[in-house]
Amino acid sequence: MIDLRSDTVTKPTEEMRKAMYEAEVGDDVYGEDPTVNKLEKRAAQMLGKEDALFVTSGTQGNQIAVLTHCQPGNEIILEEESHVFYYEGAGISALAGVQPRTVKGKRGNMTVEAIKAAIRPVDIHMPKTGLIILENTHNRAGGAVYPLEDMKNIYQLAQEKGIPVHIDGARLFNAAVASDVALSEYGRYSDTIQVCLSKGLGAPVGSVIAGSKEFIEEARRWRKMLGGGLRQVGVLAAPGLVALDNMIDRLSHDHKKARVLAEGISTIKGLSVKNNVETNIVVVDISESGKNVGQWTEKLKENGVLAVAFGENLLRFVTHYDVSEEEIQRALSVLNKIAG
Ligand SMILES: Cc1ncc(COP(=O)(O)O)c(CN[C@H](C(=O)O)[C@H](C)O)c1O
Repeated sequence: MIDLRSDTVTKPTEEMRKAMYEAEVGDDVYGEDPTVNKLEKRAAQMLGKEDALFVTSGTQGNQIAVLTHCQPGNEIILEEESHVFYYEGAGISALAGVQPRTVKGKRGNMTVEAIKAAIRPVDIHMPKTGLIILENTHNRAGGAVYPLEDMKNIYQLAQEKGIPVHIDGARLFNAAVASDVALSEYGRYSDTIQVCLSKGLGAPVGSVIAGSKEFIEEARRWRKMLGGGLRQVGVLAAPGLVALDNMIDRLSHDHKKARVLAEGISTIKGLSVKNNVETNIVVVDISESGKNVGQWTEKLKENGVLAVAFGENLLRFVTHYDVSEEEIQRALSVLNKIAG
C-alpha cells in the first residue's frame, strides 16, 4: 500500500527502535526519567522557550495549552478550519469551558486586522478574549505556511492587548524548513508552541508543548489531571530525540515529493490541485472527474493507494518519510488510470 492518508502513519526508524530499546528510564511523575527530561530540554532550547512538556499527542498538547492559558468563560480566537476548532471534538468547550470565536483566514492565515476585530472590548456583557491560536502549517489550507512577519505582527497586537498566543505547530518543522526560518524565531513571537514528533518527524508517539517555566509547571498539573502522568516514558521520548536530531532537515524531501505529486496531478484530466503546495500536503479537487470522493478513495485503495476525503469534492494526499519518490510515480499512474 502507498499510504498517503497522513504523515501520522510514519513508522519508527531502525534508529528510533534501537533508541527505544536502549533508553535510560525512570518514573517521570517524580521527574526522574532522564530521557524525557533530555527531550524536553532539547525541545525548549530549539523553540527558544524556557521549558517544555512531553505530551501524548498534538490534540492533548493543544487542549492542555487552552486549559493552562484560559479560564472557563473565556473566548478564544482561532481560524474557522483550524484543527483545534475543526477536529478536536469541541474539547476546548467540554474540557476548558471556553467559547471559540472563529475567524476566516486567507489560505488558513488570519490577518492582524481580522484578529483585532475579533478581540472583545472590556464589557460586562462580553467574554474576555483569553487566547489566540495560530496554526502553522495549516492542515486544511493544504499545509500552508504562516509567514513569520504576519506572526510577528499578530504577536505584537496580542502583547498590546495582554492576550497570549499559542501556535498549533503540529507541522511547524515543515513551516520552518519550507521558509528557512529558525525554529526559535517562532518561539520569539508566541507564548506557547505545540509541535508534533509523530508526524513528518516519524516518531511513533507524542508531541511537546514549549513555554515559560511557570506555564509548563501548570501545564504539567493539567496533564496529570488528564491522566497523562507517564512513568518510564523514556522509551517514547528516545525516538522523539532521534526525530529532533535527525529528521527535520529531510522534510525538504517530503516537500519535493508533494510538488512532484501536484505537478503530475495537474496534468490529469478532471483533477485539479486546490492548494498552493508549499509543504507536504496536496489537496485535489475531483468535482470534474465524474466520480465522487467515496468512489475515488475506494478505487485508489483497490489499486494500492490510500488517501483521505477532505471535503465534498476534495481528496488530501500527504507525503512523508515512508513514501518514496518511486511510489509517488506509482501513485500518479494509478490516479491516471482511475481518471481514465
Ligand atoms: C494542525 C494539526 N494540529 C494538531 C493535530 C493533532 O495531532 P494528533 O492529536 O493527531 O497527534 C493534527 C493532526 N492531524 C491529523 C492529520 O492531519 O491526519 C488529523 C486530521 O487529526 C493537525 O493536523
